[in-house]
Amino acid sequence: QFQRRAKQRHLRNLPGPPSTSFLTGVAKDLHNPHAVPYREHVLSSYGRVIKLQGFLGEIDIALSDPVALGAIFGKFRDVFELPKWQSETHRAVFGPNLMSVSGSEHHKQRKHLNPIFSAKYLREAVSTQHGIAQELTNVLKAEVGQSTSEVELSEYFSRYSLEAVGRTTLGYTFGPLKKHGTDYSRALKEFGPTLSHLHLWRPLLPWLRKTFPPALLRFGVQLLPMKALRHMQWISDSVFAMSKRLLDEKMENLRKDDLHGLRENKDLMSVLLRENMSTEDVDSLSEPELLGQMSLLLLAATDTTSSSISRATQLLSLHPDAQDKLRRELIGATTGAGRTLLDLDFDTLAGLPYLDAIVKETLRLYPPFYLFIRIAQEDVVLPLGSPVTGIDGKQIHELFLPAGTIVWPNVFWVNRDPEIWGADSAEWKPERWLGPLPEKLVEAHIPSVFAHTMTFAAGPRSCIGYNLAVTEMRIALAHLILSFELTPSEKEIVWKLGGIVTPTVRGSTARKPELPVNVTVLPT
Ligand code: HEM
Repeated sequence: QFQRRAKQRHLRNLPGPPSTSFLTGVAKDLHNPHAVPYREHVLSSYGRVIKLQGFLGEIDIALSDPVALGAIFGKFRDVFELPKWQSETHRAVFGPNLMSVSGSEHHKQRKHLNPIFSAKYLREAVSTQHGIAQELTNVLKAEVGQSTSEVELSEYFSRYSLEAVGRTTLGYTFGPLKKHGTDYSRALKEFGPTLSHLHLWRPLLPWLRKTFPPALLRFGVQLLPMKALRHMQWISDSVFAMSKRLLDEKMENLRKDDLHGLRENKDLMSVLLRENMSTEDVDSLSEPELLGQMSLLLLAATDTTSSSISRATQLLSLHPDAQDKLRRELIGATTGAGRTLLDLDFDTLAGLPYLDAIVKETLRLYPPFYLFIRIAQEDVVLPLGSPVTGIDGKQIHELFLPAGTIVWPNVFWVNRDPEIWGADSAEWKPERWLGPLPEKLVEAHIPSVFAHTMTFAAGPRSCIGYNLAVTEMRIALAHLILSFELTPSEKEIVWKLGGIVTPTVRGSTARKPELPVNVTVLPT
């Protein structure tokens, strides 16, 4: 670490926010539930390469230079990885999964999982998702009744997203949306909040796991006076028990299926298991790896998607013109064309220009993750697309990062840099997606899997479920806007930071996300 600090000396010359603590730099200002305004200020005020002082003088970099990011997710894709403490947390709680492995192990797991998230299988998942969205609108209609009512929508979106990923990926239901939830979902939901209590201890995990056998660590957890740690053990045990039960049932069903020549289990995990069972590949996924993926998929899919549906809903309630325009498009595609919403398949939904524009614009301007994390595993020199002016006034044309330096791809600013997106980049303007995109955006070659943005990251660890998330958003918004008129509640919504940003009411002490919106049922 001392060597790295010495090698990082030149990074002190980069622009960045002043440190507020000798011990923690700006880490506490950036990573706390109320950090959204500070983050937005810092990530948009210091240019494309920002120095962030971390613990005891360590320097992290927030990066939005497209050329440097292109190198991180392209030429240096094997150099920039997840920090060990992050992958070890995933492994310790859920077993081996995509987020707990790196290098060739990660490559092997992605090779097996990528195909099940392809459009081919997602096409089949659309009717399941329509069914859940229809259930959602029915529950809301019953709650709203005849007049306009203020409804807390965030909890419903969370149930919708969990149910959608549960049914499409695992073929598992968490119950009717009206009264949703099982121990499985509770354990998964408590992972994030429990982890935040253990944040400071996480860097010790790689060492602990290397030094002590698992049984001894387990015993130690029971002895230590740390409630959060014991709770994490409970989460891990509950998720494991449920995933194991589900996996065993699936294997049994698949065997029966094959005996009777049926191919009924269309959920993505059954597709994966079928492939896994029929392959001679020595690389096929082991049982612990399959169990690990099941938990990860539910975890990665739920809060992210429901946060994005919440954001789009809030924006539509604040922009009645956009809401009307979307409703007109949807009426044209359904009753106007002699169809119902349920007839709109994957491709028809994707081909509705204004719906698509609303989803893209929401995910561009308000990504659930403003930052994500990578660590340089060896010394590296990154090229820069435009030079940075150092504190000493000199121009910096490339960036030397010593091994161990943490880089935070600055999703927030890549997605709204006015030099790339235009002077109106900070406005929510779905129309920008309806015509040709700005030349500067196309020429910037932002590394991306979706709409020139970094909302779903990029490179080998980009979001595997982005197509599913976008489809879920399209379906939820289509059903909501055709059934209801949405107007803003009197209560002020502020967005708070957990791992991702989530809505809450100003002044509220609730620990769960909250999105009150005034809802009126439209005549059918
Ligand atoms: C709007 C919704 C979503 C957003 C914004 C989002 C964003 C992201 C981002 C930024 C990453 C990279 C994280 C990192 O490397 O640190 C990621 C990874 C991942 N996401 Fe998503 N995600 C969403 C929905 C989903 C869904 C629906 C699924 C699955 C059904 C999913 C599964 C995953 C998995 C498994 C990874 C890890 C990939 C790997 O390491 O190879 N995500 N996501």
